[in-house]
Amino acid sequence: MTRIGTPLSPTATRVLLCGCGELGKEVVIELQRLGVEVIAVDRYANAPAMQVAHRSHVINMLDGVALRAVIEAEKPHYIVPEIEAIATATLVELENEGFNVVPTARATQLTMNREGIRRLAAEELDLPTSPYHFADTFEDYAKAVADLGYPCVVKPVMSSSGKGQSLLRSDADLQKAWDYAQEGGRAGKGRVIIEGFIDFEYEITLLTVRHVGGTTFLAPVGHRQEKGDYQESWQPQAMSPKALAESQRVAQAVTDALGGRGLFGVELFVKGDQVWFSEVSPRPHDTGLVTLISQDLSQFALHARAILGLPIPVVRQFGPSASAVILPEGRSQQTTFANLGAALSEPDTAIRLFGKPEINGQRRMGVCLARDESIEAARAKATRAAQAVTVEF
Ligand SMILES: Nc1ncnc2c1ncn2[C@@H]1O[C@H](COP(=O)(O)OP(=O)(O)OP(=O)(O)O)[C@@H](O)[C@H]1O
Ligand SMILES: NCC(=O)N[C@@H]1O[C@H](COP(=O)([O-])[O-])[C@@H](O)[C@H]1O
Ligand SMILES: [Mg+2]
Repeated sequence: MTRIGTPLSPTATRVLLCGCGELGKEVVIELQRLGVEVIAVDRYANAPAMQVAHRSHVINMLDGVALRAVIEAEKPHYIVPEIEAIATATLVELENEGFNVVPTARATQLTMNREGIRRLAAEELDLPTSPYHFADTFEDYAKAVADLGYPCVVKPVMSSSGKGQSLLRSDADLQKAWDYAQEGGRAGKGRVIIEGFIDFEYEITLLTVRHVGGTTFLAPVGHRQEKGDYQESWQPQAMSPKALAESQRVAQAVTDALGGRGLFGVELFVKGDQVWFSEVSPRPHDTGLVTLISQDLSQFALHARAILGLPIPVVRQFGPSASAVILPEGRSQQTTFANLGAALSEPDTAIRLFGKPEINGQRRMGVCLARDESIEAARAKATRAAQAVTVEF
């Protein structure tokens, strides 16, 4: 039975968030609404979720000693990872010592590295995935590409949001893609995955909540990616009944294997009735930002409820909805967003500005949200809103 105490008092229910980007910021807001005490941790100061938490710590989250020190000092009731790049071996130790890691320490460990989750899904659970190889050297990588053929995709085993990822079309791309993967991995040089290219019709994120009452699948979120990074998403994505049932089967298998409670983003490629598993986030998903306007309970509210053991009797979907990212490129520590009136001039629109303290190159700084009569109209409206925002550096 869930009890929630008074924040900043001895009865407080404390959540420590590891990673403080835009996704964590919304999770913190939902936890704050429930009277939870939130401690935010990330690698840089004034990260979005820190701005809405009770207090924060800046540490290198890949440093197990530093991570343990913060957790031992704060004694959170729940540790909630928000990004992949965390010393997950330390989370496993802490879980063994009695801490509660969301959804489980093993889930964070398996999904931190593409090899862990891919081998689990394809080799243990026997789920359909793209064909793949792993390589540590240029020679092995070239052999893998020769085996899979063109086009194929290469990614560092540890990266996200498309960092270090390339689509290879011919031998001419071989060296450049290798060099980019070696630069783009979050833990520096290292192993890559080479995947056969899936010529999908569309791709979805099947947001799946494991909660006290069982597993709930949300309406499928369709999305469009560029260079491995999300540009727009929409809900619901129209699917054949067979493709939807197969997607739910795959999502159930993967989330059951990872266990624990929380919201997961299961990434799937679809062609006709055929479905391939791509990867899974054991946490809210960037493409799921659309749920801030498309549902009564967003993916962030659902994550908070699931973590705290609160019931989720129903999720109301409000109809065709979309999100479009504000993804400027520039250099500044005082970015300004203007023309917001124009961006919000149409009915059923909303905006989130993440408040990231710095931009140095291209960075997702906000998102526009819209609802309309059809998916096409909602996508067009969200994109109009995002394009209307002018960014000054
Ligand atoms: N094997 C593949 N075949 C076809 N497209 C692919 C393949 N792998 C990746 N992609 C495309 O690249 C996108 C990003 O890939 P992936 O999700 O593996 O990267 P990521 O860095 O983990 O991104 P994120 O952190 O945003 O989920 C996919 O959503 C898909 O559009
Ligand atoms: N695809 C994963 C994803 O979208 N993660 C989200 O982006 C933040 C990092 O943003 P940054 O790179 O701008 O610091 C993360 O903290 C998380 O909120
Ligand atoms: Mg992905």
